[in-house]
Amino acid sequence: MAGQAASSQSESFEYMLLEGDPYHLRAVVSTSLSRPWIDSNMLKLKHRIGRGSFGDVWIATHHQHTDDYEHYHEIAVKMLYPIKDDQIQTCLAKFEKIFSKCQGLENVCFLHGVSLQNGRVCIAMKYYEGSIGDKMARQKGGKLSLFDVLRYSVNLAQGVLDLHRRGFLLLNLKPCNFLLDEHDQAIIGDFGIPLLLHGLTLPSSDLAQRLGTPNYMAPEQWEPSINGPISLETDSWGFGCSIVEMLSGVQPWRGKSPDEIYQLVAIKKEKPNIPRGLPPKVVDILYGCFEYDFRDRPLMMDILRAFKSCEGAVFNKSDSDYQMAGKHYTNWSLLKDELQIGDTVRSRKPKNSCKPESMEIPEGNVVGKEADGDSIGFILVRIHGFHNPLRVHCSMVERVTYGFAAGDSVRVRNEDKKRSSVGILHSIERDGRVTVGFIGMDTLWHGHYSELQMAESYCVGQFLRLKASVSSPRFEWPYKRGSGWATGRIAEVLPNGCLVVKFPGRFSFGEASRFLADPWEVEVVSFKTCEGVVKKYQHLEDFHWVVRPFAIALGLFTALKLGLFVGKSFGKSSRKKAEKVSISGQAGKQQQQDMQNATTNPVWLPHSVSNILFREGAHPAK
Ligand SMILES: Nc1ncnc2c1ncn2[C@@H]1O[C@H](COP(=O)(O)OP(=O)(O)OP(=O)(O)O)[C@@H](O)[C@H]1O
Repeated sequence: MAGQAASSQSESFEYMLLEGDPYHLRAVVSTSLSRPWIDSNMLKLKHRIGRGSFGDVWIATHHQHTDDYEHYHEIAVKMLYPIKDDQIQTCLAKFEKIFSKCQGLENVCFLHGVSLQNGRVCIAMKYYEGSIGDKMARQKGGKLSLFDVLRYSVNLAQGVLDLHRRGFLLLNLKPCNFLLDEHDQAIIGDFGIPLLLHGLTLPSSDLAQRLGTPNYMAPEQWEPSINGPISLETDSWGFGCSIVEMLSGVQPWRGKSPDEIYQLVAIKKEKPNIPRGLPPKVVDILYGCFEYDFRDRPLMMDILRAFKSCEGAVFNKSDSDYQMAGKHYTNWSLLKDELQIGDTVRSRKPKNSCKPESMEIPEGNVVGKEADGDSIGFILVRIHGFHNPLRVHCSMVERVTYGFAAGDSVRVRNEDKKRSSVGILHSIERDGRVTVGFIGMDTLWHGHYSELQMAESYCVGQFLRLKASVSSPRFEWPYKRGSGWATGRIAEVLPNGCLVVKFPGRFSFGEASRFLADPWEVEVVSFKTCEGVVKKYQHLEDFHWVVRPFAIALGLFTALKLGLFVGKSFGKSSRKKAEKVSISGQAGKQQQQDMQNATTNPVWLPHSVSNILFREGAHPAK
């Protein structure tokens, strides 16, 4: 970089990196004030007001001037932790996108721009009165009233929804990032920072790996390329955590280390506790926010709708202390696709199932809809061969567009080594646009249906082994005693198609029994298709680790029984023979004695085994 100037070709955000400042970085700006760059000389950091996981927050003064105008105003500056020099440009380019897209949003922190101070990226934003986190810290018990929580939730859900509509995931929703303006309205602050840093090589590997704040992170946010992808509903989990904290004053997983939280949330599938005494719609939403599979969570629009419907309602203690026992919660995954007249539909496949339970509607066309307020209603489906259209509930059917339905296993024609070749279709628009979750991708893949083809589906309970052609699988796979890959059973199919496999044929506890598999690298094994008795027996062994010891015990027992049977028959025939033969003299008596010994203690049985058998009363009849 020495002596050279590198300039960005970006039209709306032009800066050059020059040698000269302490980090060989100095931006020369050729922009108007509406552009995001702020000359570092125009920014004076005053004092630090906070320290978070991605950087420090400072109060600063921003000096703005033109020929006839000069103004100093107070702003807040988020100074990110150091990132590598060669990554700064990428980071700034990403910020520019965020900046250009989030202008004019009411419930979103106002951004002034971006600058560099001592080689560190500084995001300049409006200075607000404080955060909801600060307000909670001042309250008795550290919690807010239900009235305030409902009111703030509407502001916040609106802010998140606006950002989602502009294509941003926030990934770091928490009370400390909810700012309060002069009208006591809640504002989304600090948004987009995890994504700003995502994919950059950061000096701190801990920071690089973390795509949020552990206590508020959804299961798929931990290692999204394996447990993911992260999606809009990932923010629903963080939103739910924040609501729970505001209501209870207790941070989810308080006092636990990131590793412990990972174990609880991503592996053990535990959920934050939902406080009692909430309006049923809020409880329903919160339960939904903590669904392990993000496809089952509500979208921000659903959350906004639920909080809006409760906002302003006055709840006294007895009215609000709802008994939730026996309550059926909304299955949000069924509400995500609003059917239209003309859509092709078929009976909905149960999730992670290879075959539909019943194919009442193999395929039909929606010819009518019955509105049912906010909730899903009935539709009329015309099916070939039926005179009258069939009236079915929307939740019973799934839309099929260009032959694909959400949840199908699909393959992309153009392969990419980084991701698996097989994934799960998450959405298909009527114009053919699709999103697919793949192992190896942190976010959903966006493409067109013409790039896809159907792939084999896997379902829970199927037995699998690695394909013979796979020598180095993506994930560790155990060996079978003797040789070759072990056979495992699918315990779960993740939203990106990743298979969680257990090995019931291996004796192991807890985590050691859980493995992952790329669907592209495995093949199904079944009792029917195993050729030969040995293979069939091996398949039985894969069912449970106890099959082998049981088979050994059974074999031993059979051998003993057989031994006894042969021994008995031999004894009987010997005695018969002995009776027939006239025995005379000492030599004859000795011979008879030897024969009797042979029946009571057969030489072909090991001594210890025959002892056990005789002790247990299986002594051959004399
Ligand atoms: N624009 C702002 N105006 C006023 N105060 C702010 C602003 N942004 C942040 N703060 C304050 O700074 C504190 C620390 O913020 P920061 O975002 O660094 O911490 P954090 O949210 O815990 O961490 P992080 O977002 O990095 O995970 C917040 O609690 C908030 O009170």
